[in-house]
Parts: sequence; C-alpha cells; structure tokens
Amino acid sequence: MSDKILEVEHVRKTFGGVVALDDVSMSIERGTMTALIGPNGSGKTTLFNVIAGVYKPDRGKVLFDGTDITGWPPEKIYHKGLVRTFQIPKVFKGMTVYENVLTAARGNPGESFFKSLLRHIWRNKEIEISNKAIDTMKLLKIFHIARNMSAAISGGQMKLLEISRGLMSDPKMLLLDEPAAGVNPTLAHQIFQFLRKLREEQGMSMLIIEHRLDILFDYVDYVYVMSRGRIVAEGTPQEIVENPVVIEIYLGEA
Ligand SMILES: Nc1ncnc2c1ncn2[C@@H]1O[C@H](COP(=O)(O)OP(=O)(O)OP(=O)(O)O)[C@@H](O)[C@H]1O
Repeated sequence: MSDKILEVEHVRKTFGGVVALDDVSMSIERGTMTALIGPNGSGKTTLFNVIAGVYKPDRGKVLFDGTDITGWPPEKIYHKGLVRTFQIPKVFKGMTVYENVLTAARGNPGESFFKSLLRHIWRNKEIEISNKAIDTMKLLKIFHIARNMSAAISGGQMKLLEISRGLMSDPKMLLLDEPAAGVNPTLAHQIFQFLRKLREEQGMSMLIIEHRLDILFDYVDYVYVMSRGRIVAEGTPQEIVENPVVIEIYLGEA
C-alpha cells in the first residue's frame, strides 16, 4: 500500500497577471528522496513557498502526513515536522558552529523563562540537546569545526550546517533548496551521500530543488519536472532523462 507523506492537489498561485503555479498536483511517498526540477522561473520556489506556508494558494490543497495544512502559518507547519532549511532561523555568524546547531533545537530550554525555573528538567534537557547536536555534527562531518566561528567556514560547510540545524527539530520531511549550489562536485556528492544516509537510516522524506542534475540524478528516487507553472513530467531519473518533453525543455534553455 502506498504511504504518502505529502500531497499537493490542484494548486494555483498567481502574482498579479503572472500565473506562477497552474493546477499543480504531486504526491511524495514517505521515506523517499524526490527532486523538483525545471528551468529558471518555472515555479519551483513558489511551490516550496506554498507547501511551507509562506504563500497561500489561490486554489488547491496541501496535505502533510494526512492533515490538510493549506493556509497554515509557516511556524505551525514547521512544528508539524515539515521543515525547510530556509525556515530555520538564519545561521548566526557571531556564534560557533556548535552553538548554531544547539540554537536550532526544538524545545531549546533557552527559549522559555519558565522552563529555566525547572532547573533539574532544564539540565537534563540541555544534556540531551547537546548530545543530539554532537551526533548531528558527526553525521554531517562538521564535528571537527564545531568550535570554529560560523563566519569563517566554507560555503559547503555552511550548507552542512544548515542541514544539521534542520535535523535538530526532528523533522518528518525536509524541503531542501539547492543543497549543492555553489560547492565543488566532491562536496556536492558528499552532501547527497549524507542525504541518502538520512533516508536509509532514519527514513527521512525529502523534496529537493536542485539545478545540478548530473549529481542529483545519482541519488533521488523520483523526479517532478516543472515548466511555466505546470508539472510537465514525472518519473524515475532514468525515465526523465529519456523523456522527449524534458529534453525539449532543457534544450530550449540552452
Ligand atoms: N513574489 C512574487 N511576485 C511576483 N512574481 C513572482 C513572485 N515570486 C515568483 N514570481 C514569478 O513567478 C514565476 C515563478 O517563479 P519561481 O521563483 O517560483 O521560479 P523557480 O522555478 O523557483 O526559478 P529559479 O530556478 O530561477 O529559482 C516567475 O515568473 C516569477 O517571476
């Protein structure tokens, strides 16, 4: 039986006269890595924004883990376990990598004055969060730079730090916006290997926007292709590279 973690049904979103999303439907199986690709301006970011609650669709629905989340505010969607790296408070450049990972924890005791009154519980929670931060940094191979200031790390390490912070909230699903943008091919492969490990070891579901198709297609299970606000193709990476509609779209771009 199929088990959908995310379903988008007939979503439309316009900006003035621009139809950014035109009757978009997709469904994502739990525990899979799914790619969302398409030329510049095809609607990918707008769809992420609708899913994450940044924009309300003019029409249509978004269901997450069986619940209709259409029109929910981003914060509520985040707390339901659908996390976009972009939604997490920005990396604080004046903090170390470790401190940045710590501050992204769900239920961080530092968030609440009242929690700080409950000293004993607070202490245990603090230890738990600290251990989780260490495990997450180890998983993403940034533990060796834990004490470095975040302003002084590389672009690739910053991507890994963003993903680490996303994981601190125990998400059920991650929306990843170009996780391999601006990093060298070796690191891009490493990032995708970590994502694959997350799927294999934790059953994480992921929807990924990425322009670097050569790398992306080695890792994802399924691909949706957008063009001019519509989903124009879907299938396995192999089916997508052989799809004449997709070839036409990308050749048209060249
Ligand atoms: N806030 C906005 N106001 C007006 N038009 C917008 C807005 N956001 C997006 N658009 C328009 O909607 C269309 C889809 O844009 P979108 O950013 O979703 O595309 P994209 O596929 O993410 O592109 P890219 O790959 O370049 O990031 C474009 O025509 C864009 O100009």
